[in-house]
Amino acid sequence: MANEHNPRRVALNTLNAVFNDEAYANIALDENLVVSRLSEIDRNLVTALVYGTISKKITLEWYLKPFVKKSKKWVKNLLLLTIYQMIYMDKIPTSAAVDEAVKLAKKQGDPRLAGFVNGVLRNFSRTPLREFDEIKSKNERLSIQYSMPEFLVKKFIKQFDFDRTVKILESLDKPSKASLRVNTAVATVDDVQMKFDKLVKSELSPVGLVADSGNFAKTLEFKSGWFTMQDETSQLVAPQLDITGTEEILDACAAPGGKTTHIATYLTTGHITALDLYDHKLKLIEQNARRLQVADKIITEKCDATKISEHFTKEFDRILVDAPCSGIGLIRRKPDIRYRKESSDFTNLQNIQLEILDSAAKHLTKSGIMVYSTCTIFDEENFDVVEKFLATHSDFEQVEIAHEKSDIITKGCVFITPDMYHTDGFFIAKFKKK
Ligand SMILES: C[S@@+](CC[C@H](N)C(=O)[O-])C[C@H]1O[C@@H](n2cnc3c(N)ncnc32)[C@H](O)[C@@H]1O
Repeated sequence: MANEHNPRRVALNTLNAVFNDEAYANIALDENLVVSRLSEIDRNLVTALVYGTISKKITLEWYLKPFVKKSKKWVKNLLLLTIYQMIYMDKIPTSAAVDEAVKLAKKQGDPRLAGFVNGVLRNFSRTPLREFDEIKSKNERLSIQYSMPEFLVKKFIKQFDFDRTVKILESLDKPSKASLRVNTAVATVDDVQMKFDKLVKSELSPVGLVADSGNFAKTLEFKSGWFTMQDETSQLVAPQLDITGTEEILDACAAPGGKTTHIATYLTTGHITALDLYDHKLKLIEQNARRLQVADKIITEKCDATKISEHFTKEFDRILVDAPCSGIGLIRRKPDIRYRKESSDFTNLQNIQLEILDSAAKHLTKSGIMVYSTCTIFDEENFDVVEKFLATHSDFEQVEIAHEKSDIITKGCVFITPDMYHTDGFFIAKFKKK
């Protein structure tokens, strides 16, 4: 709604878009904030309300269930938003949360609905919170406690066992760190660290700096290209390409250009060709390349990476396939991902990942290096893809990756789950053409 100045209404509009119309949370939030007239403090409140309510959706529905039999979708979203504040936001008094909800309901619908919202919330506030212990099934309890669809809980347990699953879910439930990659084309790690007291060096990436929180993308240094926001795990990809500086490199799935712009910092006379499916996404790569002052090294091309031969005849010295994936490793930062998945998605994604690798493999020079990466932690999209690719490409061999933190290496690949270093979940495999 244009010119909205009530943060809870902006939050509710965003939740309606995400829960009722399957909008992506980050996009819906941006769209609703852009047309609002909110102060910085209120914008932060909206962000906390939206991300908090989404990340606890299944838990909140379980808390609400005994109090509501049936309701309109927007009324249910308003109730979830409000009980989120009552349960998890200590600084907001219950009475304020309830009053705001009733006011919103009055403005939004008919007055009887405001009465209904008032009744449900007063009743809820007078009743002690249910305990998770009352849920008998272990899987269901994890699903409700950590707001994770039960089929995903089962999938975690099948791959990681029960105790490790709990660790991963607990870790996903905590806020993410702010993570920066220093752009060595413009600044040094020390330059950036000296500007911001709260940054400490990453344990995983030599060009990474991290803080518990902070909006570094708003700073002058960010705008001047000193650094970019990138998870520590993603920063481990470019070094695996063994770049000397003169190579011609293909980044097959490049937008928004986090890894393309990192790769570019290693190049002297070489270039990187960055592909993606969509024009608006190629523009993001170009914008980032300009901000980070590496645009002269990067050529963008709209191209379906499953059909590279239809666009190019040439070969590349290095290829990165940072494949489209289920993104399960990103749940902490993109909490809505978990509600979008179905079992069949994982197999479909594996087929696309193998198709892209196969298409890219034809364009790698002899002795060239190809790196495959995903931001997911499920085997179907990681180790199984590596195995299937090698089984059908006898002209390729796996190159074992080494890292001083040996716990992030499994079967010669980087494999990091979110509980290990409080990063995204991530996977990297490295191949060489014989
Ligand atoms: C994991 S993201 C890439 C992130 C990027 N490498 C970075 O570091 O910023 C995957 C990208 O692949 C693109 N994509 C999906 N299918 C593709 C295809 N068939 N060909 C080319 N790009 C594709 C998506 O649009 C998305 O931008």
